Amino acid sequence: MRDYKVVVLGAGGVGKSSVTVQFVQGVYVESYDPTIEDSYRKQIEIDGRACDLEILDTAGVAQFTAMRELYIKSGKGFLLVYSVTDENSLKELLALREQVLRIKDSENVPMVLIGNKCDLEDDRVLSIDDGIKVSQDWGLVPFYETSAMYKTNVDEAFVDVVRQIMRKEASISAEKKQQKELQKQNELNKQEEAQSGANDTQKEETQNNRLKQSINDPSNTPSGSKCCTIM
Ligand SMILES: Nc1nc2c(ncn2[C@@H]2O[C@H](COP(=O)(O)OP(=O)(O)OP(=O)(O)O)[C@@H](O)[C@H]2O)c(=O)[nH]1
Repeated sequence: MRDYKVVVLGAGGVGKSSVTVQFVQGVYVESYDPTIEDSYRKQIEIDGRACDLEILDTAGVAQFTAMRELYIKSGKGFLLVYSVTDENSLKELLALREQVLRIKDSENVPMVLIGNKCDLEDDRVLSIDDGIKVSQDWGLVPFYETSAMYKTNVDEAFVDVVRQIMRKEASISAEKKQQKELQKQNELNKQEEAQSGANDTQKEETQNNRLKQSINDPSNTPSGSKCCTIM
């Protein structure tokens, strides 16, 4: 079974814990208790493969975010969560994504963008288009509006990020395999070159020996050219 470490990031109170607990335990947490750090495990099957997910629900509130860099380093995929009722939470995500890309030193990091609390239509200050715009700016990062309360798009968002990790790992291992084969082929070519070089030297030596033999063999001297001295 493969291990997948997924990290849930976002500003305080956007619903990171609620989304995570809804996905892992299928329950909705009504109360708000700022997270310091919570880790969950869940086993799921995706595309016929058993996956062991480790989900890290991180702190959004500033005084608990000191460990963020460590979480990001260890994570393979990221859920970047904002709340559709909080404009600043989307702005905060822009800096968070930059931090993820910087720490991972890559533009190709498995992630999804989540606009949570989509059930709160009356309090909404960010439209679906605002989310789509950010997703496009980020190079079409998959975007989901979710409701942890009603479990809308929650499973879909987690499965999406795990699929991205799977695809990335598959392409890395295919690349490694290709490199290994190339290296093997190069070594074979080198061995063949060395072998054919050795054969050439052997051929040359045999030819030289034959030549020497034929020069030293008196029977090989043409009869008309026998040496004589006329005094
Ligand atoms: N209506 C509604 N409320 C939500 C939803 N998700 C979370 N909430 C509520 O929002 C509040 C904050 O949710 P949390 O899940 O604790 O938020 P968080 O992002 O983990 O917060 P920090 O741990 O401080 O970073 C809680 O009272 C939740 O019940 C949702 O989808 N819809």
